[in-house]
Amino acid sequence: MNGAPTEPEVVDEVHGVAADIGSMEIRGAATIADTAARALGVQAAESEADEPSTFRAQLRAAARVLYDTRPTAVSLPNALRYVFRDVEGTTVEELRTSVRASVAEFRDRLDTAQNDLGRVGANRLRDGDTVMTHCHSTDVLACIETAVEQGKSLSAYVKETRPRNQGHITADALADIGVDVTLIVDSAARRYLNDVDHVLVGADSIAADGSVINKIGTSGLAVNARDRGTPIVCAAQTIKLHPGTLTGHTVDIEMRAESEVIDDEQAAKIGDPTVLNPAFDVTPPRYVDAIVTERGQYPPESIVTLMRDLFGEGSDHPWDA
Ligand SMILES: O=C(COP(=O)(O)O)[C@H](O)[C@H](O)COP(=O)(O)O
Repeated sequence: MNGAPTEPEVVDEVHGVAADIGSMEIRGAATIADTAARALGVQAAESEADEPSTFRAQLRAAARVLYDTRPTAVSLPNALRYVFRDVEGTTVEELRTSVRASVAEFRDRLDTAQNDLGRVGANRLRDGDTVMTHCHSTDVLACIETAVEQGKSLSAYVKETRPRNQGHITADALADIGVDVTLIVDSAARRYLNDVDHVLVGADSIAADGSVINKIGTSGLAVNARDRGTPIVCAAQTIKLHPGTLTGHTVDIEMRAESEVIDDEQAAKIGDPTVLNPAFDVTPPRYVDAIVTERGQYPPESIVTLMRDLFGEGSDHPWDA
């Protein structure tokens, strides 16, 4: 009698990376993309497949494990798709080599893109400016770091970004490069917007209409910034462009555990209320002044042209094949 079909073998490193992305040990859209691509490379390097078809099935299974971790950051499927695009070969060794090359090229491009984006973003910042940040975005930090390297002196209001306080990571990184940091609670943002020259946020995904999907609280900050007349800029490499939105798909907003908001004991004390913990929100394009990418800065409404150029209608999942 035939047993159940065996699942393609996925190496421990891939499961470990997937668990770390799920628990947010590894977080932030660019870092997730970089780590997921690296994990695919480890899958290829450590695969014990002796048939090309087995190797490919394992690679697809590894990609599925990684893809299923967090739904909102499109950099993750975009990274997986990039690696799959160039996998070629008729032997296991050829396939292994092509995955290695593809992963290396992807990671290299990611680095270069962030540096290029940093230079574009830095051009917007002048000596003596004050910025306000939300969450922790390596793309935003690249802009500020480049401006500091150019000799500009900057100050920052850093929102703590409840519930997980990623603003603390930003505060630490900015203090390290000599930015004068003031940490504020999220609800104090509006009070200080008059003292701010630029609001800088990152993105997990950018939709075809120019909407920015980023850490929860971004949209409220953007509406307040517009009301106060403070420019709001989104720093996002093109890997954050969501090709699925070209064909009408929407971006899933990840809902995270109640325990990130309140522990069981505190919840019991206040009658165990329903707790909702969306990780991201959507900022409509009319509240965003510019999207800064490695290819220059774009008004949000024109980002669709860049998206079509770079991705066509390509939002397939080759790992499902
Ligand atoms: O919203 C977040 C992080 O959310 P989380 O902490 O839930 O992952 C960041 O602004 C974007 O991911 C961009 O980051 P980067 O610019 O580094 O790609």
